[in-house]
Amino acid sequence: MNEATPVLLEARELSRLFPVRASGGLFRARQMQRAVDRVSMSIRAGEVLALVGESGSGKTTLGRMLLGLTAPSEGTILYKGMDVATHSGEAARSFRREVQVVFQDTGGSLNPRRTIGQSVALPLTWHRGLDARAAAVEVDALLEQVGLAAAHFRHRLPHELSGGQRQRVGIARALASNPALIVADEPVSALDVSVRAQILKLMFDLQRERQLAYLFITHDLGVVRAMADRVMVMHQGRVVESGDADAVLNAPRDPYTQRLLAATPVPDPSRQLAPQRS
Ligand SMILES: Nc1ncnc2c1ncn2[C@@H]1O[C@H](COP(=O)(O)OP(=O)(O)OP(=O)(O)O)[C@@H](O)[C@H]1O
Repeated sequence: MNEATPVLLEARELSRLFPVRASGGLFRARQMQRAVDRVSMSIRAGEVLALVGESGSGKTTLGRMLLGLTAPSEGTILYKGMDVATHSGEAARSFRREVQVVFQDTGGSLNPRRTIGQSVALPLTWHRGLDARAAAVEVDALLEQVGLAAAHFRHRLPHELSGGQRQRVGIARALASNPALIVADEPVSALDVSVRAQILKLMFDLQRERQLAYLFITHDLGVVRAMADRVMVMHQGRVVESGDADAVLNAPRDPYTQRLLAATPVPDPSRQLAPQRS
């Protein structure tokens, strides 16, 4: 990864305002909060960018805007140099196909009435135009790639699976579109501690095999140290520090990053989750 690696996704001065919620859930008239406040950033092909910050700092809102799931209030998002607000045709299709998501909530992100095979097949038919027979072959290959025996899992429903197995399905579904970038929003924090390392290892093996870029939203600074090339620290909607992951974790410059690191020691054994990055 270097300056010559093409930029996939870029945000320029991106903001999102929400009405401020008063106690009791009612909105206070005209009072707006900048959940994301003029954030500029970019992700290169094959790069792992970790997005960290305490709860409410705007990480999910930024991730959702980059995915096209939440509309920005201000600013621009470029995918492969094209403005996603105005692109159309093949450029718009390639953005929808190549930028995928893995959610935290493994239960809610899969349709409970669709079999695992059907859920993974959908992007194959939508995005890649495969017919039913070709999609079935590819579904099996994807399930095996994420460590699920296809013959055993393809006809099951989500509720028959464990949280870790469901997250493997979520990853298979994201991979089905042949993505260039996956936005992973706390993908293991809802899982049992015992399966977190397995899912993280799977994600990072796939990242290396497929040269995927990840925007990895996490609270876990151990994961950042083990896996990220770069890290971006958010506080109250703004990016307060960003840079090479080792440099930021070893010598944070911003006082907020220093406090975050002091509050959550970074365990070195997490390096065993994935091969060390060069
Ligand atoms: N749909 C919404 N309507 C109103 N306010 C919202 C909405 N979504 C997010 N917010 C507010 O925007 C701020 C940022 O929230 P966001 O979920 O992006 O933070 P986060 O860093 O991802 O937090 P967490 O780690 O808890 O998920 C919060 O104050 C939140 O209450």
